[in-house]
Amino acid sequence: MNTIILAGGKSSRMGQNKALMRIGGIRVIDRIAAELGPESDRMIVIADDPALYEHMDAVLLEDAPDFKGQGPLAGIYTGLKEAGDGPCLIVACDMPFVSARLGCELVSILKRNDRDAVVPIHEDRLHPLFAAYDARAAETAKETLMDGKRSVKALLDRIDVEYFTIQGESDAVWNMNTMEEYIQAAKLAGRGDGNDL
Ligand SMILES: Nc1nc2c(ncn2[C@@H]2O[C@H](COP(=O)(O)OP(=O)(O)OP(=O)(O)O)[C@@H](O)[C@H]2O)c(=O)[nH]1
Repeated sequence: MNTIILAGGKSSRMGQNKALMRIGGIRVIDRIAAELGPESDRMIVIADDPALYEHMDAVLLEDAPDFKGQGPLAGIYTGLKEAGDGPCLIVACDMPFVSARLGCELVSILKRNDRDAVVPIHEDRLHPLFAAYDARAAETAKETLMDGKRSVKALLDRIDVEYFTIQGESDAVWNMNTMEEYIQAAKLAGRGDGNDL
């Protein structure tokens, strides 16, 4: 599978680039790459400033020029287009505890049932930024953006999606947007006092 990490956006609630914040001493984006890399044929990072990620074993791209900075859907479109065909795992760069096992499960359902996307649901919330997409959804993502719709939900409304409920407790789709959530993540990672700050 292709793993596509979304690392654009403003991080305005956090006030700094979430991808580069350290949890358990390791930058979040590097944690994600370490977890998902072994399962990935190719890793693609879509960022505003790709130079920040040159240390990674990944294809580094900016959002497609027509949709630059238009939110996660712009990154999804750019990543799926680069992937060309086949299954892709989309992952936001602010998810410190992603699970390769869950990612592989989503991709295997995608392949088995020939869906355009398989999106997890956890505690009644959709998580389309840790989800499997077939690269063929790129065209619909582009049309959605061209129609002026920027929400990922608008894409999901137009493609064949299977929803997968995550049972029980899980940190795999947990993401951090604020400093409070970052402190919580540092604690969850076992540092006790959030002393990565
Ligand atoms: N490639 C790309 N990724 C994006 C863009 N906007 C957000 N993302 C990514 O999408 C994920 C979710 O982003 P959000 O938390 O909704 O937005 P954000 O801009 O990072 O943060 P806020 O400014 O606090 O809303 C993160 O992985 C972001 O890096 C964008 O325009 N392009």
